[in-house]
Amino acid sequence: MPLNKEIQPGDNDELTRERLQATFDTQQMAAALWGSDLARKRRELAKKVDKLTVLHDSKDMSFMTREEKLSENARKVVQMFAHVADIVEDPSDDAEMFHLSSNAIGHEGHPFGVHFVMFIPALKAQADDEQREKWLMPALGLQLIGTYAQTELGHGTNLRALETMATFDKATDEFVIHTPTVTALKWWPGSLGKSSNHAVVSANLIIDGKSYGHHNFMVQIRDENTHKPLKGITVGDIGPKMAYNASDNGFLGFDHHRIPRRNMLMRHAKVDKNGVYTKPPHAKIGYSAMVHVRSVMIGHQGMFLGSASTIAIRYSLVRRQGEIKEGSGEVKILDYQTQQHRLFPQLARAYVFMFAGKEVRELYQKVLSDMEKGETTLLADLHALTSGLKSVVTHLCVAGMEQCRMACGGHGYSRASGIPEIWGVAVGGCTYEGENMVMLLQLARYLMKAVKETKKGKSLGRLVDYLLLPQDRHSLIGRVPQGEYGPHLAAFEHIARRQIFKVADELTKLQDKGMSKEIAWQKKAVELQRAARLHTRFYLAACFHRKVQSVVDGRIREALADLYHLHLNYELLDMVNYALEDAYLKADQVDFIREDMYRLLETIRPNAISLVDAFEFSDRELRSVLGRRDGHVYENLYKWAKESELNRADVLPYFDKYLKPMMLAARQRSNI
Ligand SMILES: CCCCCCCC/C=C\CCCCC/C=C/C(=O)SCCNC(=O)CCNC(=O)[C@H](O)C(C)(C)COP(=O)(O)OP(=O)(O)OC[C@H]1O[C@@H](n2cnc3c(N)ncnc32)[C@H](O)[C@@H]1OP(=O)(O)O
Ligand SMILES: Cc1cc2nc3c(=O)[nH]c(=O)nc-3n(C[C@H](O)[C@H](O)[C@H](O)COP(=O)(O)OP(=O)(O)OC[C@H]3O[C@@H](n4cnc5c(N)ncnc54)[C@H](O)[C@@H]3O)c2cc1C
Repeated sequence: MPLNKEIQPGDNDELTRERLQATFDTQQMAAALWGSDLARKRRELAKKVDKLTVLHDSKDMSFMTREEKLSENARKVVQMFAHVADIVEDPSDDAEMFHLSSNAIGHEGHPFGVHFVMFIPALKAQADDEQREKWLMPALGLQLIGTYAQTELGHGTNLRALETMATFDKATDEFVIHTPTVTALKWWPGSLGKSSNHAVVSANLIIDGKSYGHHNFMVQIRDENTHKPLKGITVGDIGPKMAYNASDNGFLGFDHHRIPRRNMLMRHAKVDKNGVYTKPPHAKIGYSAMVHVRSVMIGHQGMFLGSASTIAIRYSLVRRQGEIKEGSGEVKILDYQTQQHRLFPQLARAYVFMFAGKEVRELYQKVLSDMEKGETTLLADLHALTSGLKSVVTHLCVAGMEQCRMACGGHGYSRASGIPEIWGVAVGGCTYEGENMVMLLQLARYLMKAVKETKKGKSLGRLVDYLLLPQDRHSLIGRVPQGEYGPHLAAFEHIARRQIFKVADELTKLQDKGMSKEIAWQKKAVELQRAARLHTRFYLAACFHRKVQSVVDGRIREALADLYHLHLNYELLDMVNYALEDAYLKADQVDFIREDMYRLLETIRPNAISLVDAFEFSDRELRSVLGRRDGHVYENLYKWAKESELNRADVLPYFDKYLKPMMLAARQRSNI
């Protein structure tokens, strides 16, 4: 069977020649990335969206105002739901729906932006059966639009300091929702400003003057017909953001707004009509919607980095600049070692983030079904894992995307490249769902507990089993036959374990000297978040290893293994100081890693285009002139620029209003 190499009539010849060099079948690689069923569904879906013109952008969003963007994406999302049954096989499959949304709508946001990722997951996990019937069904059926209103103007991280109040009024069997100060205004919730009519609101539960901490409440905020805010509710948009401007992130205030008692989400925590409170089986079960999003973000961030890599690598095969050998003609910029070193490690990261995203979703599903039965043992493990992954992956993604942007030279800075928007959306991920540093410290808490267990000869969980293993003094990198990468993975494990134990010992020493646990934690916070990062980077490398091992097809396994080995080398060099501190690695071993990395850049080079083709991002989804599949970049850049609103007339009014009078006056002065 011939290998599938994604060649189509009308393609740029340069790209066709590149594609013909591939050592593997891109559709099979797509199956390794997405799973074969989803890869097939994605392909079919993209073709269907191509044919449905109502789902196409009416013009490039870069040339729209915010209001036009909101309106355009509201139009498309409605059309998307109207045609959903003809396009997707299973509308309850989040991955398929995300792909549809990427193709039709893009990543700038839309009125249902938080409805599906937080509002519905919060209802699924926290509403009891009767409440599910009342809100979940209508929410799934698009009879209402919901958001998740937790963050306030004054507090986002420290949830215990949230100020919004939900005071139980026994006499009327109602909660009174109130915003006591300006800092208590809800601030940031997506699609709140102008689109949503319902919100899951986090508020402090107060019964008979006693506070039980924050809980989630269903609040209708706008009239379902007029869409006007209900009495006692103030709501609006918080203004433009770095990116994601088709989303109306909003503010929300309550003036003694009353809701029925049964509007508190009561699957786990409960309040009866006499004001008797029942505790949930786990104190943090009400945080499940956040854990859900963190778990989803890993794969999505991988897709963002995959998109940027696709754009930069395809463009680097079209762009020629400078000569390597004088007189032999200008080379494709991807032939420069520096360009490969800039881009291929980002491509490898995109792959592993997508693999990790899949693993973590599987764990989330398991924890969710356990929670349904009141079983919460794995919740802490999942929280620790998602906190670390969310932070490390978003951080590396935006650093990687910035490399992709710079690798495209000047054109990367143009919105025509498509990178600025996806970068802007991805960088939001460093902040939303828990600020990265804060979440790393959450994982560090878990790791410090794990050390305590390890010292008793036990393991806190599967993810920290490696802490029980003895430390090797020296690495075997470069001391085993060429092509064996076990020692590389062992090095990730070594530096994570060493940093975790080192900081745990330092904390103990400070406490032994009489320092309180909290102050000792502050003194070592930077070292603690380092431990969390190293643990997570080890998890990612091990996940890549598991994936390569699981692939049956030899050609796919070989191409993936090249990326995996590049990942090991590149990431180890990025963290090499940790391995040098205790002389685990020697200078010659670092040189060995570098040389092997350069060798791998050359090995990967002929497969580069097919490795990005394998993501199977459609042109519609990429929204990038530079990353076009057919490679016809220059003529389309010119066409795109002509669409700029500034080109609607040769002379714009500001010239006559400001510049012309100034120049006339200057000329007159010089004539005097
Ligand atoms: C949206 C999908 C993404 C895909 C992208 C696709 C493209 C679309 C692009 C953009 C979409 C944008 C959408 C964005 C939507 C964003 C929404 C939000 O941001 S919602 C708000 C999120 N807010 C936060 O994340 C707040 C962060 N803060 C916290 O989580 C907590 O305050 C805390 C820092 C964890 C501390 O909590 P708390 O004060 O309650 O803790 P303590 O009482 O000190 O207890 C700590 C112990 O509790 C354990 N813990 C904490 N959380 C959990 C949990 N979730 N599960 C289990 N256990 C938990 C913690 O481990 C401590 O345990 P011990 O050590 O004491 O045993
Ligand atoms: C695009 C976007 C979409 C969002 N969507 C929603 C939404 O739909 N619903 C919603 O409720 N919220 C939403 N948010 C809000 C988001 O969840 C919060 O902004 C986020 O959790 C961070 O909280 P903060 O803004 O209070 O940051 P802060 O906590 O004020 O962070 C500022 C700095 O303080 C540091 N810091 C804070 N606490 C600690 C600590 N304990 N230890 C060490 N350092 C600390 C942080 O590391 C950071 O450097 C969204 C935000 C964005 C950007």
